[in-house]
Amino acid sequence: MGNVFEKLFTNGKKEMRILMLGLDGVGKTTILYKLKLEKIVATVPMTGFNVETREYKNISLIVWDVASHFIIRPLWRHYFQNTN
Ligand SMILES: Nc1nc2c(ncn2[C@@H]2O[C@H](COP(=O)(O)OP(=O)(O)OP(=O)(O)O)[C@@H](O)[C@H]2O)c(=O)[nH]1
Ligand SMILES: [Mg+2]
Repeated sequence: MGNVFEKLFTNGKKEMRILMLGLDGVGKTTILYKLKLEKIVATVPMTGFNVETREYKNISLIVWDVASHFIIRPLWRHYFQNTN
């Protein structure tokens, strides 16, 4: 994650997308809404995805939070096509 933010602040891009994938209940949705709303919100295990945008100076940070139940994991590959 450190490298992502380093890139964000040094390469001059105006839009950056972050994809969060991880095992169930590790705190992805909590991080997403802490970033967006600057507070901790109650969450429920997900089956879909959430996308939120956070503006910071001239940067638009678009964060994807994807459900992680093992039945859904085969779909992850569709989210990270063309990512780096
Ligand atoms: N103690 C502790 N609990 C946390 C932390 N982050 C999240 N939680 C709690 O862990 C539970 C799951 O958090 P979520 O953010 O829903 O986890 P998730 O990774 O989005 O889960 P899925 O949507 O099922 O993939 C919630 O009850 C959170 O309040 C943390 O840093 N510390
Ligand atoms: Mg979640």
